[in-house]
Amino acid sequence: MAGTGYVYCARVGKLVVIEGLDGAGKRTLATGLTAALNAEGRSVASHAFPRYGISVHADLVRDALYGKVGDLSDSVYGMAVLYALDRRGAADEIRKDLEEHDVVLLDRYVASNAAYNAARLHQDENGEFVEWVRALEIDRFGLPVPDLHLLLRVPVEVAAERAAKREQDDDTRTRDLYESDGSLQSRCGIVYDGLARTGWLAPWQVVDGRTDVDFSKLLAPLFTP
Ligand SMILES: Nc1ncnc2c1ncn2[C@@H]1O[C@H](COP(=O)(O)OP(=O)(O)OP(=O)(O)O)[C@@H](O)[C@H]1O
Ligand SMILES: Cc1cn([C@H]2C[C@H](O)[C@@H](COP(=O)(O)O)O2)c(=O)[nH]c1=O
Repeated sequence: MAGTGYVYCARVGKLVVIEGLDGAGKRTLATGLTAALNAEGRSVASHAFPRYGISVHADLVRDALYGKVGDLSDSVYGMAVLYALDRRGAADEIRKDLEEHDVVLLDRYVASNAAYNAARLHQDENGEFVEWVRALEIDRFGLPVPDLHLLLRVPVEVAAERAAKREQDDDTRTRDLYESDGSLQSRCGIVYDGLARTGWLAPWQVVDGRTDVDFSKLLAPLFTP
C-alpha cells in the first residue's frame, strides 16, 4: 500500500462514513447509530475528523479556520493537505479497528475534503479537485476505502440554524470560517449531492436529516449475506 508501509489487513468490519454540512447533525446520528448497532450486539469503533487535540495537522486546521495562521486558510490545496495528513496519521488505527470491530464509524472522511474544497474552488463532483483528493488520499496515502457513505442531507438553512443553536448552547463551539459562509455551505451541499449521485469512491445512501432516522434499517444492507 503506497506510502504507509502497511501490507496486510484482515478486514472484517465495515467502514461507514457519515458526511454532511456543518450542523447537519452528524455527531448526533453517529451517537444514535452506535447505540442501535450495540443493541444488535455489533461492536463499533468511532473516529471524527479532523482529530482535534489528537493530531497536530488537525489542530493547525482549527487554528486556520479561526484565522490564526496568517493566510493559510486562503490556500484550498494547503488546507486540503492538512486534513489529508490528519487522516494519513489515523490510517493504521482504522485498519486495526476494521480487524477488531463489526463497524468502524467515521464522522467525516475523505469526501469532506472533496466536497468542501471543490465547493471553495467553485468546481463540481466531476472537477479536477475531487479527482486530486482521491489520488492523494487513496492512491498515494493508501487510506482505507469506505464500504458506505451516509449523506445526512438537510437544507442549508436547517444546518445553519442547528449550528447557530449549538453555538448558543456551547460557547466553545463558535462558528468558524466555513460555518459562517452560507454560500460555501450551499455549494458544498450541491457537491455532496453530486458525489452521492455518482457513487464517488463507494456507495452512498442519502439520509433525510429532517425526520426521525430508522437506525436499524440504515445499515441492514451491509449485513445481509
Ligand atoms: N434531527 C435533529 N433535529 C433537531 N436538532 C438536531 C438534530 N440532530 C442534531 N440536532 C442538533 O443540531 C446541532 C448540531 O448537531 P451535531 O453536532 O450533531 O451536528 P454536526 O453535523 O456533527 O456538526 P459539525 O459538523 O458542525 O460538528 C446540535 O445542537 C444538535 O443537538
Ligand atoms: C474532515 C474535513 C473537514 N473539512 C471541513 C468541514 C468543516 O467545515 C471543517 C471542520 O470540520 P468540523 O466537522 O466542523 O470540525 O472542515 C474539510 O474541508 N476537509 C476535511 O477533510
